Amino acid sequence: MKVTPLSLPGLVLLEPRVFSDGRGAFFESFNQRSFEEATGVRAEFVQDNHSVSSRNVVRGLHYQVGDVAQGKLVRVVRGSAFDVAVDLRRTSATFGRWYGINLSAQNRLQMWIPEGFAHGFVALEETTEFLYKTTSYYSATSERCILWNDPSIAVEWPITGEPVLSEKDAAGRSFDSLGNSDLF
Ligand SMILES: Cc1cn([C@H]2C[C@H](O)[C@@H](COP(=O)(O)OP(=O)(O)O[C@H]3O[C@H](C)C(=O)[C@H](O)[C@H]3O)O2)c(=O)[nH]c1=O
Repeated sequence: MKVTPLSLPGLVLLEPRVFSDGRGAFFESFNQRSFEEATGVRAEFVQDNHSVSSRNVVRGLHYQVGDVAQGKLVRVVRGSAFDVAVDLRRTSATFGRWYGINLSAQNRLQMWIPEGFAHGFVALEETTEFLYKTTSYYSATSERCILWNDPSIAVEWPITGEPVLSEKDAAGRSFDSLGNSDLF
């Protein structure tokens, strides 16, 4: 597995080793020991999530606070998505900064997003299937949502026109409105 630390401390890009032959291809999509050796993180994943999105759907920017904050290991298994993580760690030198990368069924890239980040993506193709592992269970009461196009974060989303949003996401909070209990 190829491991690349990214510009926001803690974010890591993982590229699995792919074994191709006349039948097609095989790769280990997750290996706890390889993950820990690669990231130096002893993450215990408790939930696998799978979402399916039409082109131009934006999901996010979401995160959970408190003791159910979630680390996420994300990948795309059909289509492609521009995936975004936002640093919400108040003492971080990159607090409020975002990082984005294209994840696709074709590039097989995965991103490790530790607790302390908001996460979202835009589907770039019809029927984009997005899979991710989380280190805490879903908790609707602990979930927070920052508006996808918050002007203070200013994510440069690779989309033209208005995205398809859930009601919840359309009503996302502003970054500037977040209080200490919403941050890390
Ligand atoms: C996240 C989640 C949702 N749900 C239920 C709650 C709703 O009735 C329904 C759809 O949830 P939501 O609209 O929050 O789904 P997404 O917009 O894909 O949310 C996710 O989008 C961004 C990209 C993330 O990183 C988060 O993991 C997650 O918030 O599934 C569950 O039952 N379990 C879960 O873990």
